[in-house]
Amino acid sequence: MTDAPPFTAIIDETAYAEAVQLAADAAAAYYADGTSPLDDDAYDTLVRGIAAYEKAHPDHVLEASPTGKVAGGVVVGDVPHTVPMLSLDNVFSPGQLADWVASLERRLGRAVTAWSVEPKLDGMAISARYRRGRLVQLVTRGDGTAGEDVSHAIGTIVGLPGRLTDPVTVELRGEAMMTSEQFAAACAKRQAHDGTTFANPRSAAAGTLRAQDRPYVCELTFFGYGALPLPDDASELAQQLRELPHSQVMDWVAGQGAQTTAGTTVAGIVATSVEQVQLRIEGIAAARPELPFGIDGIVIKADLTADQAQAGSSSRAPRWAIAYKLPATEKITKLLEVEWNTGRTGVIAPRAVLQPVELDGSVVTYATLHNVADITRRGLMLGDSVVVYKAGDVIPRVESPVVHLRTGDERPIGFPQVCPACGDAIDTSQERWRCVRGRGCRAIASIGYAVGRDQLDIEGLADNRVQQLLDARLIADFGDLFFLTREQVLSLERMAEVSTDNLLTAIERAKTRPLSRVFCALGVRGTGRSMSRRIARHFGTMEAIRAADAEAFQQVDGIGSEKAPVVVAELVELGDLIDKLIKAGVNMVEPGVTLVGDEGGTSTRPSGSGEPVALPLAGMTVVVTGAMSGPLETLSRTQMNELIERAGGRASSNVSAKTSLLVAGEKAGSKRAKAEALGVRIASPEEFAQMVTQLL
Ligand SMILES: NC(=O)c1ccc[n+]([C@@H]2O[C@H](COP(=O)([O-])OP(=O)(O)OC[C@H]3O[C@@H](n4cnc5c(N)ncnc54)[C@H](O)[C@@H]3O)[C@@H](O)[C@H]2O)c1
Ligand SMILES: [Zn+2]
Repeated sequence: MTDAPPFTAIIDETAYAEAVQLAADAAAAYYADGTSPLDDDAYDTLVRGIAAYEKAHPDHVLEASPTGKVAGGVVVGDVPHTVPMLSLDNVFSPGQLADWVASLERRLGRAVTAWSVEPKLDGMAISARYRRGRLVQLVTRGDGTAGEDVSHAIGTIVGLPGRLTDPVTVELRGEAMMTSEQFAAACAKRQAHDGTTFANPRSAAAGTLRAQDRPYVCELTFFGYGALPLPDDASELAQQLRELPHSQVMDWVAGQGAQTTAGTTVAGIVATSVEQVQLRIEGIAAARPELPFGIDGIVIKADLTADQAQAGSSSRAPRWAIAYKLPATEKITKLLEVEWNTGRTGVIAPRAVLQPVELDGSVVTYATLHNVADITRRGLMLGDSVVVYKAGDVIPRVESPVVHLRTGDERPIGFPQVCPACGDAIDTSQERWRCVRGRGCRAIASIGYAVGRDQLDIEGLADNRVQQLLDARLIADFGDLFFLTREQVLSLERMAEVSTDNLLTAIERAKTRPLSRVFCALGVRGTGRSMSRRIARHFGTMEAIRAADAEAFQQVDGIGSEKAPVVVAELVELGDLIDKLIKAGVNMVEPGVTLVGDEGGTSTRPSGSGEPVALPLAGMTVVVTGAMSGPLETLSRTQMNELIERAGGRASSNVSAKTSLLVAGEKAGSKRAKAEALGVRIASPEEFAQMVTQLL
């Protein structure tokens, strides 16, 4: 099985006993107040390891083992549940889900015709008991058969009304959790109280639900996912609740004024086939990053009570429901360093350097820290264990320090005294610190880059000229260059008529550069010359680039899940500048590329006939070295690379086993030797010109 999740390898009985102890301690802390030393991934990996060991050594299973038990067997309570509050079994892939469905249908001896598909809410399970419509008691899940009375929390849970619409006696089951807003408020309260924060919304909810004598009150949110009558209740309503499909019970719950997921983007639905179930799973997973509350999977339930009753339950979980787990979106890692960078607008932003950690499909090494006030609010220190959050295309962020994991070796984070880019003073009057030079701080560098030879190539615009224009406040960014008047330029010192006209002509000419160079001029972080060419060729127009989301950017060769959201965010930030360029009439199209109007609409092909044309270098990685000659003699390296990419190839500067072709001119040195050693095909500039002759 390729989709089996990883587990901790346990080699002997001693290691097994230690693993059981660690899991039990972690679970106890997790359910009590959320202060487990392990993140969920680490815990689950450990428990899977324990289960694997027990399978191989059934005689050695320890009484304290967490396997097969609700809440790992560590939680106790003194309020018995009328019907056990169980956990859920897990699957991790479409294949495992299909296997589970098949086994359930085998057990039933028939196909399941209705599935309820709901988000798996990531909070604390809770039972809310209503008598004649009034909320009288709140009980935690505990060990599944008995829980703890947490009625003191009544009145602090949004979505769990004190009174239902009708005077009914019923038990609502659902999840008590914190929305991101409630979490921020809770952290602020705790910070004000004892200078610490909660690690994440789940543990904050767990701690808050059980906290009895805190001097401050934190608000929680309830989402219901079940309703049951008392076992001996023979009323008509009780009968109905026992017979209605799960989905209709949930409609009834919502009608009684309690909150369900209905109305959210991840509302429960009824699906009639496994394909539909899978589609909804994907839909919920896609919506996850934008949700204002945490989910850690999708719960799939047989909707009809007949199916549920016949399938029954094990001691730990029902057999008619399953949790489809989504990858963890947060992990615990170490905060190693904080870097400070001055952005294009002069804002000085901290960035966390982390011990690399794999999260939601990519390795995270850097994370956003917002600003100084935010660091102070979270009470972060260097060397802290921190919870890092990342889901989908979201830029990773540091959620909070894990205060209970502090060793005493943590050090305060130093804040910069001067602008890290130019050394000038910092304006600290706002939450977002800024260089006193504002946009001007980075202007000289970014304008100098934009007008450089490989970008807009504006001759006669050396750095001292740019500085002059900045000082005279004639420009603030390179977009302003295109709006300069002859009088303005002439008014500068040492600017004669001829040089003025030359400069204005050069600026005018810069408007016709290919999109790849215009894009490159923007200086988007992480996109140099060759990446800009790839982006321009992929999308064809600036309009398409601006319309692309992070997922679309990942279609571009070399852009992964860490870079894509950064590019999108930077482009939004550069919006005004791009608008200015468009207004000035700067070319926004990549020559030789037209957009094909298929769905998704981002694939490109050469213009001309309507049919795609096989490009001469399609699929090839080409390196150029030495002096060009023949028809290519006048081409700069950048122009050579542009030519390669126009011809469908990928330009690279290093020879490796992946190189398809080396174009080697006179005085080719080590690259030629390396290509020979690797058996890479070598062409002279003249031979290469032949290959791409149609594009010259
Ligand atoms: N970090 C740690 O140290 C640690 C320790 C123990 C457990 N855990 C984590 O807790 C999880 C196991 O906990 P669990 O046994 O409570 O199981 P679970 O939370 O994975 O699944 C069962 C629970 O899901 C909840 N749920 C959410 N949405 C639901 C819906 N729509 N319908 C029905 N139920 C829904 C219910 O409360 C139910 O009890 C594991 O994923 C593990 O990572 C972590
Ligand atoms: Zn500065």
